[in-house]
Amino acid sequence: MERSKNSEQRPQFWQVARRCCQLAAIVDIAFFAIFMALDSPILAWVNVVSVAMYAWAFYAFGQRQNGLAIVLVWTEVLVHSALGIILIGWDSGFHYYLLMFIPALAVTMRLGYAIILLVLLWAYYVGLYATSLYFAPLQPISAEALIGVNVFNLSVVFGMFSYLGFIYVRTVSSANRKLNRLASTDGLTLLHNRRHLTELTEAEITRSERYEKPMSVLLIDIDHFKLINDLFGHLKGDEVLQHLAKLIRMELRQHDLIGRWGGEEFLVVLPETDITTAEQVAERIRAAISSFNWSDNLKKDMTVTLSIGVSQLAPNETLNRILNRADKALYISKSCGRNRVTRLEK
Ligand SMILES: Nc1nc2c(ncn2[C@@H]2O[C@H](COP(=O)(O)OP(=O)(O)OP(=O)(O)O)[C@@H](O)[C@H]2O)c(=O)[nH]1
Repeated sequence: MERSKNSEQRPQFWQVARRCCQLAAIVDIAFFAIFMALDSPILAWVNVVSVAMYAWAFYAFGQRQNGLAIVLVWTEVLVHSALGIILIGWDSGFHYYLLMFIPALAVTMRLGYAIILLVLLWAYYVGLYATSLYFAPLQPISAEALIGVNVFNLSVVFGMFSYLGFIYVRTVSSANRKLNRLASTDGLTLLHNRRHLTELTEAEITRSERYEKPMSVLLIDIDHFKLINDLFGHLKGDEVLQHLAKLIRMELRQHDLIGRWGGEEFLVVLPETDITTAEQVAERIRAAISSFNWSDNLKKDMTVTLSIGVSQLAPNETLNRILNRADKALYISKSCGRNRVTRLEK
């Protein structure tokens, strides 16, 4: 069977398929015992073959021979359901297992192939039903036993659908969480990215206005970062950014916000902090970075310093306004010789 790109990109899908083989083999072992007890040896031995096929498919999934495994599973289900119906009749409920292919096809195949296979599956299903209308079962079992087999099959398919449903929901929500994390995180430093930090800061501004608490921001820029890149290479530059992110984070409180604001620029948001305290925090960060032993950590003899602009949110002020002031303060730090902190009040 042709595999789609989609399913190849989803190893989780194959793990679930592999686990389903395990469950199906257990069910077939139970069926072996049931049909032996019902004195239907042919169906009992069919289940032994089924267990062998599922074991093979399980092994093939483990070896990443997914195509072979899928062929084995399809063959088993198609033949087993047909044999069950031919031998003991439609009311045995062996046809329920064919329904399991509907979600499997929808998840793994491209739309065009899925539609063709679904139509073929439907034709097979209806064909089996029609056959059962015209031919009596070859090895009928008692009416009570037939009801028992039907309820057993119904319960297994019910259980498998529920299992697949839960797995599907879990997979989708974990993929969503991952996407959200990716969409809000800077890939290099793993800090909030600019878009996400903007949202968080807007919320912080609203909170600080509502509770009439101070809030300050630090705009942090690496000094002569271009030179660092030029002297040590872009990759070392990246490592500096990653280290800086961790070092700055270490100087902050749990609920302070930090994000990568631009290439070599970071924004720190300090809730419930006035400008004097914010200036002290900025000074602590500046000192920590300039005294950090970069040579030990990056195996390069370099110095890294920061220029920082500090501002405090004024009443009814927007994010842009407070950032503008922090940016002006940063500019003053740069033009006064860098490696310094400047605060700018309204
Ligand atoms: N390695 C690395 N470099 C980056 C990244 N983003 C931006 N840069 C570099 O950061 C440098 C910023 O240079 P400039 O804006 O001239 O500033 P500067 O050299 O830090 O000088 P001053 O800010 O005036 O002290 C540029 O060379 C960018 O290529 C990044 O993700 N990784």
